[in-house]
Amino acid sequence: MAAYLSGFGNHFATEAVPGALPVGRNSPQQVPFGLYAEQVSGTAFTAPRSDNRRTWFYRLRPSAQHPPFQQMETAERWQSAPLFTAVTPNRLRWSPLAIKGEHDFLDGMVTYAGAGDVTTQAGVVISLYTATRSMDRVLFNTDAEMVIVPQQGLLRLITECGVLEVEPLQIGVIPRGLKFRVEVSGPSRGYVCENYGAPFRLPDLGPIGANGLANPRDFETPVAAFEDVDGPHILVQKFMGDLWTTTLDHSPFDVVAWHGNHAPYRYDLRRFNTVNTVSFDHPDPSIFTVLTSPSDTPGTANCDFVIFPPRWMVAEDTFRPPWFHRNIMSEFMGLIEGEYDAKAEGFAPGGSSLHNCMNAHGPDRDSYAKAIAAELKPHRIADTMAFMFETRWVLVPTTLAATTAQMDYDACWGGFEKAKLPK
Ligand SMILES: O=C(O)Cc1cc(O)ccc1O
Ligand SMILES: [Fe+2]
Repeated sequence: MAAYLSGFGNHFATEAVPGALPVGRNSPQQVPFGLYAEQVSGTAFTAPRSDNRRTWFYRLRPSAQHPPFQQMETAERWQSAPLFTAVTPNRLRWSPLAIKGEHDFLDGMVTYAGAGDVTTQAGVVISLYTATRSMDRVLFNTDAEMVIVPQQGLLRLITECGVLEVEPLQIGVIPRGLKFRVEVSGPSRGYVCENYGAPFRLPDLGPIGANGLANPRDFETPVAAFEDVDGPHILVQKFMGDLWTTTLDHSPFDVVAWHGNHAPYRYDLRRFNTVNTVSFDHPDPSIFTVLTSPSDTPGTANCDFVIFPPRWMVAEDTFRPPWFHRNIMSEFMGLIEGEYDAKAEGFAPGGSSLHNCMNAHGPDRDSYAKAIAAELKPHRIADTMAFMFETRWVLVPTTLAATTAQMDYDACWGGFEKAKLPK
């Protein structure tokens, strides 16, 4: 059983062996038990204190003790930004990915869309994964923080900081550069956002006040846990979009104690404290922001992670589902379970959609017809969890995504009756 420390972005301190964590200093002349002290900086040394992220590891061997990395064959399915495929203004939607053949999480990554540039640390890449077996190798991503959103199957994320179990309706976040291995317990599937920009943080709450949306204490970070295992271990690094590999003679999960705030965490989306109108109108979906990765422009995110959780709909004299809209921000959506209130059909759990910058979308014809005819009594939207990665950058679909999109998605917005003006 994994054990956790609670709180978002806390300065945690944890040791798997009593006395392993140095007290009162980071790098004493002699670390307890001959452990090696190593700092991992997730932000620049000089980042403002409120943004600064770093962790001190105390490990059996220094990470620096490794042979050179060799470039692996290019990952054709797991891609990086910039993508040099054709960008399209057209709305795209995908049916769920079939979980086919024996493969691990790394081989099961399939990129759908990306934006920005891995070399300049701005942008996002959105992939889906499937996996049928646990990884017997270890991965770290130099390029990105990774938000993992399981849709089917419990994941056990073995990380340098400890063990994180993440099931559908929870998310797991692996900070940039931290080593991890994904274990599965059956056929598994989900979504991954690689965030090249500033680490995800909780959004400001403004007039909402000190509580609400995702509350800090519901974020969970693993306690220190380590493997003392000698023998060959394959380490894979994603670096500037390419995969590189080397073989260690020991497990890299050898951190006996650590302290800091550059650490993995999980969050249970069912704990989201949903805030919405109790009068009229459908507020902007920013009220559903779980996490945000700000860009250098205030209020204009490199990426927001937004959910559409179960909730009561009570708005009076209001078209309750998402309205028709055109948005400068680009929207990539997924569905973990249930139905999404803007799409009566065609958007299945495990499926995805992309509505790019300024391109019109909103309720499909059937959802629209139902919503304008509905009796507006309090109604609970239940057993559903859709989500959106919303970004200021235009998302470029990969060739694979462009060629596997549903045919004729546009038809769901066809045939709206023309409004009738008075004669
Ligand atoms: O396009 C979507 O379905 C996502 C969305 C939901 C909503 O309630 C308002 C705006 C929006 O982009
Ligand atoms: Fe939208």
